[in-house]
Amino acid sequence: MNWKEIRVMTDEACGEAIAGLFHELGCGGVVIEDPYLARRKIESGDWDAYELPLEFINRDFIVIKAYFPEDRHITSRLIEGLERIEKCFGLECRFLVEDVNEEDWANCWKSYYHSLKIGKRLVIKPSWEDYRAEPGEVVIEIDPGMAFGTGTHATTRFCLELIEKYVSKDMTLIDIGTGSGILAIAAAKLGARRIIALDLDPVAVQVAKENVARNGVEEQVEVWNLDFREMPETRADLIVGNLTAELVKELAPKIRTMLVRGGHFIASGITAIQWPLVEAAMESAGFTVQELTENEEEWVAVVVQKGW
Ligand SMILES: C[S@@+](CC[C@H](N)C(=O)[O-])C[C@H]1O[C@@H](n2cnc3c(N)ncnc32)[C@H](O)[C@@H]1O
Repeated sequence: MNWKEIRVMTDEACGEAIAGLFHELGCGGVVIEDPYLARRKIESGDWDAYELPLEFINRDFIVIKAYFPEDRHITSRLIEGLERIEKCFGLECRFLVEDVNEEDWANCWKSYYHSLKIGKRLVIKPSWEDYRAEPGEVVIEIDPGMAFGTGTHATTRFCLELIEKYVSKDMTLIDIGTGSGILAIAAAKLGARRIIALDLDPVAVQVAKENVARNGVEEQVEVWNLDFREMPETRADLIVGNLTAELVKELAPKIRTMLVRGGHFIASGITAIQWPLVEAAMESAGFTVQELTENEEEWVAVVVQKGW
């Protein structure tokens, strides 16, 4: 399949509206290159300036980028949406559409993906890179292919940090929407005894199976091609789901029935704005909020507990 890469160059104020338009047009994920945010981070000393090219830091516009499966209507729908946004904000949005073939799309991002440390002990290592582990580090080797779950997205990182904190030896886990398998593999390497990792996307299931084998955790992790809504009754000490706010709300009651008493559910894929409604759904499903992680990009991850 061929893909289109769409880039919109515009003012910071339009960023969210463009990201929303991309979602409306059906993309799975958006990259926002925001030099204003980069400059603020550099000024406050919490981002290593030398990791970013000067050409990026000095820009006076943001770039919003996403990939779409080839569709002959995509450009006209994009133009329509951009005209709406330009009118609303009184700002100009320039755009560029480029063809990307599947092979390039699957490989081009690799040059941006390097080993990264998460939490106290976890290291996510791309399968094509060498990494010399320090004592005590837990290295997870990932080739995400076409599946979500490199560890670079805030929601995956939050889930990994919480998994590191909540997984204990011999636990049973369910990973809803495993993507690349990253969360399930981390749990296995941290000592969980049995993990069912499921995803309704067959491509993700294939990628997750390969990553499970690559990490030698096949005995602990079973990968199922299944929609969680159809999952048969299973007991788990911990359930993790990096999904969407809508799905978390919908699935919360079923998740609760599958947890042992006192068991935890780690959820992410929720934005700060969506959180109050998700919190209400969690509480009405019988969960108590234990802890919340949040970042300035507005993503939220939460740990809730089944009390009774
Ligand atoms: C945001 S990705 C998360 C991937 C990975 N767990 C991570 O944290 O990076 C969400 C995944 O959930 C899967 N998914 C969405 N709805 C689902 C459902 N009802 N049952 C199972 N998987 C689902 C999607 O196919 C996708 O792979």
